[in-house]
Amino acid sequence: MTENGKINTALEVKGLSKSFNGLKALDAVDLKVSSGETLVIIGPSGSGKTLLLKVLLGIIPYDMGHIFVNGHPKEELEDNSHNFLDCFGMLFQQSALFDSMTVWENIAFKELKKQNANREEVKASVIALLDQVGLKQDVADLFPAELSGGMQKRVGLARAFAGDPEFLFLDEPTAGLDPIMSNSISQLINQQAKEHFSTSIIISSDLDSARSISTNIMMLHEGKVVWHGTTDDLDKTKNPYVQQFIHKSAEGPISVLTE
Ligand SMILES: Nc1ncnc2c1ncn2[C@@H]1O[C@H](COP(=O)(O)OP(=O)(O)OP(=O)(O)O)[C@@H](O)[C@H]1O
Repeated sequence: MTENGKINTALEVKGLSKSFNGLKALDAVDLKVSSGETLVIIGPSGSGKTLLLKVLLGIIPYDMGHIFVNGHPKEELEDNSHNFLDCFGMLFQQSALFDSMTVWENIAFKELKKQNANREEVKASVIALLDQVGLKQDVADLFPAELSGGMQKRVGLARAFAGDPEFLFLDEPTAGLDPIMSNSISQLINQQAKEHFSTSIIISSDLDSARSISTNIMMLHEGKVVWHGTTDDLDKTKNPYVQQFIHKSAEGPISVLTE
């Protein structure tokens, strides 16, 4: 928020494109997320949702377009900052925890990479985070393989929340969870975004979860933004892509791939 009360655009993307072997996986994507706001991205499998996050993070280079962070070209900020990735907290699909590290080492991964990190102090801060995501202290010394899928998701979230990053990118945070667990994770995400004013992009194929996380929704199909609106609009729109997606129908512009 600016001094005159206006909401700043924290993240803006213009005409972002990326091809693999001549096929456009991202096609002139435009989006804007204001400071402290959350954008939920929905879309069928292979529509470019994860790729978009990876390109925004700089894990995969893009071919064309512009990414602005707080009004500045992202590349400019990277030149001036030691590690731009420190501004981001990320939850990858399937939580992507490191098998050989304990829960607390996974969560503190970024902190422990710093020179002169005090392991005892870092561990104490992780214990507080575990509590925040609804996990008991004694989980800290377990390994990921010893946890249920829901617990792994919470550990992944704690890792994304660690250090209260300015930007949060979460890829399918509720996928594969039962409805109660899914609801609880959605609430945690809301709480984090509100308390720490994180600007968030969240990928979700689970529409119930998408609705409970944000009112701001965007749909991708074959790398293009085919719809953008609020949760209220989602129920009213006649957009054929949205209609097919919410009604889980085989009929419509989204082709159901068969081998
Ligand atoms: N590193 C890569 N090399 C080649 N092709 C890629 C790469 N990353 C993504 N793609 C292609 O880009 C397209 C979009 O993939 P992406 O993983 O973003 O889909 P998605 O919408 O996240 O799907 P899902 O919901 O199934 O995870 C796919 O056709 C995929 O094969």
